[in-house]
Amino acid sequence: MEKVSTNRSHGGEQGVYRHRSTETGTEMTFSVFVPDHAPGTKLPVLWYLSGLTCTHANATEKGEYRAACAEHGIIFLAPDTSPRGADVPDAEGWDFGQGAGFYVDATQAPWAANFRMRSYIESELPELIAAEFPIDSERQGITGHSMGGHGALTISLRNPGRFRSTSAFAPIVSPLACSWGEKALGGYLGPDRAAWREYDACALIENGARLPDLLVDQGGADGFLEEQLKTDLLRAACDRAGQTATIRMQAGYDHSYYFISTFMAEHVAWHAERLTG
Ligand SMILES: N[C@@H](CCC(=O)N[C@@H](CSC=O)C(=O)NCC(=O)O)C(=O)O
Repeated sequence: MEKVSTNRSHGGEQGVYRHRSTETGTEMTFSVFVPDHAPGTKLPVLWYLSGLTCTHANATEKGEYRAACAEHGIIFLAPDTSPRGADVPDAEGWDFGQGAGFYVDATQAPWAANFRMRSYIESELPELIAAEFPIDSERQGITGHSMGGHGALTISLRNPGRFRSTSAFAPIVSPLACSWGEKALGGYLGPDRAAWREYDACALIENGARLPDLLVDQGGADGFLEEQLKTDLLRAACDRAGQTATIRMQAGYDHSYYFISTFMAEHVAWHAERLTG
């Protein structure tokens, strides 16, 4: 693992790191904020999965999580959203290909060789960060935005007991039911929609997966709400399944990091209640 940069911030160290991924076959970059802590102490970690078009940098520069993470003693990890590079397949448009990995393991050519973001996030990166940072792997939380909210929900639902806390900002709640999801899952996984269900939070809940509880914030003025995000589908799936969830519609907020950063400290505090008790 190579250190790209470190900066002192909010009583901790904000770092950016690069490593060679065996899953994606590419260099991958991620950021980690480590609050000051006593020598030998291990801290809980909050994973933040980003949305379409993002790298690690969007949340790192605009997420405004550091003060809250320093206050609560939580490490904040922001991975990239896909493999990248001249040798990696890409597509026209910003909602598929590089920057749009959708947290799946692709099965279709030409994507299958590199687009293994599910295994990267579920297996490879956890091992790397546990070896390199003072992380207590028994105390992990996960959150994310939009495509990354979809990633946070589905990864947590598929890995019961792994994350003590799960939240999301404006998540895509059902890729089966929106054009972003149909394009991405169709492209990465092929036309058999049954194979998509393990990447659909509503379908996973319908099939019996559960979380201890869940916090979701959604902007009421988000231009993607009606066509892509469809928060009501998650509310209905949780109601039908008896899944405890706090799903808040925040009037006037859009899809941007102005929205995310407004509620970031509340999400960090919510995770801290479940990770540091
Ligand atoms: N590039 C598009 C806008 C794309 C966009 O809004 N991306 C969101 C995530 S959308 C779902 O996953 C995002 O987080 N963008 C990065 C940011 O820093 O805001 C366009 O130009 O319209």
